[in-house]
Parts: sequence; C-alpha cells; structure tokens
Amino acid sequence: MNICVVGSGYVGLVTATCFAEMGHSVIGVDVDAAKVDRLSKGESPLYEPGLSELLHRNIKAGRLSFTTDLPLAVSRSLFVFVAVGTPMGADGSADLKSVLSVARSVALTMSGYRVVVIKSTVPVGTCRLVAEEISGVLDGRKLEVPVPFDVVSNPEFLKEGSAVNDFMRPDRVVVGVSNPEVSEVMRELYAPFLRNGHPVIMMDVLSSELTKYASNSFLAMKISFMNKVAQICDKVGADVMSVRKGMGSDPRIGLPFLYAGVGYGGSCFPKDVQAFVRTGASIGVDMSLLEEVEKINEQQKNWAIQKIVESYPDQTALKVAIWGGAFKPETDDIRDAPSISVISELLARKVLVSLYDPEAMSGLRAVFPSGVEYCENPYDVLKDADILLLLTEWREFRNPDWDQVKSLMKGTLVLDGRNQYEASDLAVHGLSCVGVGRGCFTGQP
Ligand SMILES: NC(=O)C1=CN([C@@H]2O[C@H](COP(=O)(O)OP(=O)(O)OC[C@H]3O[C@@H](n4cnc5c(N)ncnc54)[C@H](O)[C@@H]3O)[C@@H](O)[C@H]2O)C=CC1
Ligand SMILES: O=C(O)[C@H]1O[C@H](OP(=O)(O)OP(=O)(O)OC[C@H]2O[C@@H](n3ccc(=O)[nH]c3=O)[C@H](O)[C@@H]2O)[C@H](O)[C@@H](O)[C@@H]1O
Repeated sequence: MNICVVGSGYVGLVTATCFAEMGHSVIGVDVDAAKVDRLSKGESPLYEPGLSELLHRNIKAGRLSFTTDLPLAVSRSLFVFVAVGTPMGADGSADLKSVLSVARSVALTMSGYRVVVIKSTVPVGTCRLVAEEISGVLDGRKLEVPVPFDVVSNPEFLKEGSAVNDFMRPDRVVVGVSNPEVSEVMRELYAPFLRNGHPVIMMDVLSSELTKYASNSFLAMKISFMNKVAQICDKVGADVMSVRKGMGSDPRIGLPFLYAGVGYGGSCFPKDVQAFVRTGASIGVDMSLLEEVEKINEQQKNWAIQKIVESYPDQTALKVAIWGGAFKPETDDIRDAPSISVISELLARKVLVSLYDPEAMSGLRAVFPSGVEYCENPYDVLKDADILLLLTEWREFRNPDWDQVKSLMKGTLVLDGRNQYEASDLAVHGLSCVGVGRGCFTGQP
C-alpha cells in the first residue's frame, strides 16, 4: 500500500521505517529540511536501537524516501499518518497547531479518497476537529463533488529505547473509527505485525483517543505511587525492591513499572498527565488524583539533591560525578529528563559536576554548554569526585569495576537513583551505597 507519514521524529520515523520493512511504499515527510536531508542519505537523526539498519535497508530497496513536500507525498498515498509533535501549551493542554496545520495542507492537496490516521497523542475530540478542518477547507474550495475521506485514531504505545521492537511486535494496536468500512483496511495494514495473537482493538474514535491518555497517566501514577512507597520505606527502614516483588507478584498488580527512582521524565508522561488534567478541567471532572501524581514526581526529582545535602551540608568544592543523563536507557532523548533539574540545582549550588552518558551528551551540552565536565568514559568522571550519582540505568553501569571506582574517587558515597546496586556488595569495596527507598536498609534480612 502507499503510505505517507507526516513528522519524522521518534514516532513518525519508526512508523515509516517499520511499514516500509513490511513491504509498503512509504514517504516520510517533515518540515525540517536538514532532518529530511540527513534521512535521505540514510542517516538517522536520533538514536534508537535497530533503527539505522532498517532505515538503510528500506531506502536501498526503494521502499522508503523522505521529503519536505507534503502535497507530493499526499498525492501518492492512500494513507496519511500524522505523527507530528503535540507539545504542552502554555496552560498545560496539548498544542494542536501542527496537527491542524497538517490537516489543512492535506485537505488542500488530496484529489481522491484518503485515510487520515492520527498517530500523534491528541486530546479526546481532536479527530473530530481534524475532520471539521478538512471539510471546512474542502467547503472553501466549493467542490461540486466532495472528496471523500476518513479520519482514524490510532494512538501509538511504543517506548523510546525499544521503539522498533515495540512497533514491530506490539502488545496491541488500538484503532478508533467512525466508519466501519475503514476498520478492515486498518486491520489488513497491521495484520503482519500481530502474528503472535496480539489484537487490533477496534473501537469508536473518542474511546481510542482517551485510551492513550488513560494508559500514560496510569503508568505515571504507578511510578509516583512507588516513589511514595519508597519515601515510607526510607523512613521505616524497609526495602522498596522487596515491597515491589511482594506487591507485583499479585497478577492483579503486576511487576512492570513499579520501579522507584529519580522521577519519570521524557517527552510524554509529563505532558500527557498535564493534558489529561486539562481535559478533565475543561469538562468539569476533578483530576486532582493526577495533579498529585505530577506533584510527587516533581518532589522525587529532588531526591538526589536531598541526599547530597544530608551528607554534605556544606557543598563548597564538592564534586559530583554523574552516570547517565538520558531520561531512560537506550535513548539519546533528554526531554524533561530528571538529570536536567538535578544538574541545574547542583550548578546553582556551585557544585562541580562531571558527567558521562553513552548517547545523550551532545543534547546535554546544548542545555549546559558550560559548568559541566563531559567525559568520554564512565571512569574519567570519577577523578576526585566526592559522590557518584547514577541517574540513568544504562547496561554499562550495571557491573562496574568497583575497586577502580573507589581508587579514582575522593569520597565513598554512591547515590543509586535507579536501585541497580546492593549496598552490601559495594561495602566490600569500601563504598557506601544509598538507593531510593532502601536508604536505611542494611542488606540484612
Ligand atoms: N516519543 C515517544 O516515545 C512517543 C510519542 N508519541 C506522540 O507522538 C507525537 C510525536 O512525538 P515524537 O515523535 O516524540 O515528536 P518529535 O518532536 O520527535 O517529532 C515530531 C516531528 O514532526 C515534525 N513536524 C512538526 N510540524 C510538522 C508539520 N507541520 N509538517 C511536517 N512535519 C512536522 C518535526 O519537525 C519533528 O521532526 C506526539 O504527539 C507524542 O506525544 C506517542 C507515543 C510515543
Ligand atoms: O506516549 C509515549 O510517548 C510513550 O510514553 C512511555 O514511554 P517512554 O516515555 O518512551 O518511556 P518509559 O519506559 O515509559 O519511561 C518513562 C519514564 O518513566 C521512568 N520509569 C519507568 C518505569 C518505572 O518503573 N519507573 C520509572 O521511573 C523512566 O525512567 C522514564 O523516565 C510509555 O511507556 C509508552 O507506552 C508511550 O507510548
């Protein structure tokens, strides 16, 4: 089938590449000419495991191309996937400027039936707005025979760092349609991705739009809940990792997404929780539950600073070495990463900061061009550091050479913001480890 995907960011680029991998003819569109230029040469502008290889293969096979020319792409495609950004607006609601501007351009271009698929995360009711925008523009053109079209909601659930795998093997695909005839083509499109029995869940458009916000908000709520449990654990001397196991083994609760840490970040949870709160407010539904989720997350981002101040009330000439700056492992994305608030606060306190991250350093350099010493490997950051602070649980930080760590550092404190280490293991090497929600835990059952 002929598909165009508008927006070539984390979602759009993965969507375009994976559809091409399934044999479709795909055109990726973006307004950013420099991005399109790099993509046309087969260079991925973002780090996502497995993506570069698929990108190369499909460009070479002639199934995938990129352009800034939206009319050209729409003229050649039956499906127009919209995967542009929906950033947080000034009042916390989702900014739909890009989505609606794409809708208008599509309307001005399409000469025959098109399926416009909204993949961007958009508030409930947006597909209706998109359809109105398209019809309005069509009316403006006073066509004698109106061009038929369908607007479909197809929220995306991929996670950064495993985006290709999530798209190629989704747990489920949610599709919201207002015209039952379009369900069949959507099922056909996704069938090759769902060979393992996972379903395409068909529903009405409003429920589909809502499913996306309900899912992200629920996941954010699980994390904030565990961060609250971790605060209790710290006070009473319990271990949040044991509590997680005990709770999560109940299948009604489940183990995933119960990790306490330095707070959730990324381009989606923070903005989607806020947007969902705004949706509630706009229709008179009290969303204080989610306001609390957000408040707990903001507090949690301060965890490292609190621990540093407790151990070093005077921070004169203090040096903190940081491992990891990306908002999670396997990505170069630093949007709303907890590292940004931690580093800002450390610099405001005149603390010396050194940092290593395998993929996110160029992004962090743009945010903190001075004040942070960037190092090319995890051990260089440790020279004369008083504290080692783990903010992102990259695999390469899992089993470091603790003797080397100890010999390079001036101090002995390891702040484990992702609960990757056992205090008793580090004690053997002369290091004291403080985790999240296991601060008082001695390692003795
Ligand atoms: N990043 C993620 O893991 C996920 C994101 N989403 C949602 O998908 C949407 C896109 O997110 P990302 O891919 O992360 O954003 P992104 O910021 O990485 O990419 C958006 C792209 O759209 C382009 N763009 C903006 N306006 C355009 C226009 N008028 N015409 C053509 N291109 C345009 C931008 O230049 C950019 O390359 C958002 O609504 C987000 O909430 C959904 C699931 C996962
Ligand atoms: O809409 C989106 O953009 C996406 O948002 C999240 O995906 P993503 O933000 O890429 O990454 P996650 O793995 O969900 O992690 C988000 C944040 O939560 C943190 N987290 C995650 C899990 C956990 O148990 N504890 C925890 O603190 C991570 O460190 C990270 O900062 C969702 O998991 C995806 O399903 C969704 O498609």
